[in-house]
Amino acid sequence: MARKIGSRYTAHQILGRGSAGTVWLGEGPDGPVAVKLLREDLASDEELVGRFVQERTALLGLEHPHVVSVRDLVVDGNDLALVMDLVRGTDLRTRLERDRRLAPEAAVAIVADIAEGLAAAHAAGIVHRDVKPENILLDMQGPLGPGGSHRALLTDFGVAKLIDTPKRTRATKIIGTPDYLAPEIVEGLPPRASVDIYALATVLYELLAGFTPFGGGHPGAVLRRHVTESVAPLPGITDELWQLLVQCLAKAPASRLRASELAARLREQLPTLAGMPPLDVDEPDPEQEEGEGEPAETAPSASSPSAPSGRVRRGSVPLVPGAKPDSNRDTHTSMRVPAPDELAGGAHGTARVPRAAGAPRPGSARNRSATRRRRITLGVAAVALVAAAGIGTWAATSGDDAGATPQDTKNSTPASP
Ligand SMILES: Nc1ncnc2c1ncn2[C@@H]1O[C@H](COP(=O)(O)OP(=O)(O)OP(=O)(O)O)[C@@H](O)[C@H]1O
Repeated sequence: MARKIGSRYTAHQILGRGSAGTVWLGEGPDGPVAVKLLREDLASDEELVGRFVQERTALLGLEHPHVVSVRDLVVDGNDLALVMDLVRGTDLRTRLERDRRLAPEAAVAIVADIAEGLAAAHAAGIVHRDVKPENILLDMQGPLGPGGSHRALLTDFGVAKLIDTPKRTRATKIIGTPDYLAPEIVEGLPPRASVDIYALATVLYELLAGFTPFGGGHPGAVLRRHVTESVAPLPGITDELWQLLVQCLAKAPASRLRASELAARLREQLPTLAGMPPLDVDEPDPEQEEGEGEPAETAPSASSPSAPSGRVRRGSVPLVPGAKPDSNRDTHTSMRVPAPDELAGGAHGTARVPRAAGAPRPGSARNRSATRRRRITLGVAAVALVAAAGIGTWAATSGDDAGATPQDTKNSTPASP
């Protein structure tokens, strides 16, 4: 069913849904486009509409082969829409769901593309703030790159910033997707270009391993791991690639590479990765996730859509507090910034450690009695830690923030030099 959007565009069919709205395949004066129609409650928010118009220049100005360009912004009655270049292909999350993990050469080529897109954005003073596989599109109509990879483009620039209005969030709240959040954001610092590097390195790890380095379990546990845990080694990865990952996942933002340098270093490594099969690592033991923090089911009602298998997926709540997600994908969270003592307490040793393929699971007969012993110790320790860290107070917020101290943490923070 076709619908008009403004006077210049017609939306024909739904391409997909995210937490902020629905993306349509549309037609404009210059040909096919993708139209992201923001949700009605966002479109009726006067302050957000004001920012939408204010951001026009920055959003429309970014042109790069690895960035999905925003062509137009439409404010028309109840409609608030971003008109974007149409990418004929799929998003990286869908690809990961199909293949679980990618061969290192293809993974590195995709991430190098996105690093180049980020370099252009950062040079223009724009921080993306929500780099994750859902926001990386693969152009399946263009020529193939290294390892048979498709050209990758970063999308959703500016959306996190539009949503992150003083009324909806405040300095003590975090907007983002837990698995990809840099530690400095968890600690309440303003987002700079280096948060995108951290998120992109997390994506690279996920493409190689099939899971993120600090994800799993309750969102509060994920946030604490970002701050306190070091990344667990990936068996089978080259030393050079591992060094790059470690550097870009550094807790100190200043230690991370800049986007242009990351892109160049990744491209340098492509020849040595040619022909290498996907890594043969097993996912960390799910018992480990279940046993820590609070189960994701206990998060507020708007959170944690269930995976088809019935297993609760990575903790996530909608981008907009108080709203139900439009889709069942992992999206964003809005959480209170934890206090330093909460961050210090209890996260050590909860990082999910990948096992080399074939290594015994912690629950195998060989390990069972040791595990049982450890579990008793951990059980006692966990009770103490939960009490000390006040994990219960970490619950994701879903309430109205009206009356909060207005403080704008923009996502177009000038990129740090
Ligand atoms: N420019 C585009 N061209 C083609 N398809 C697109 C384009 N932008 C988005 N899509 C598709 O639309 C779907 C929804 O995208 P959207 O950005 O709304 O959600 P998301 O990024 O998955 O989630 P969220 O917005 O909650 O982070 C995605 O599956 C994506 O594949």
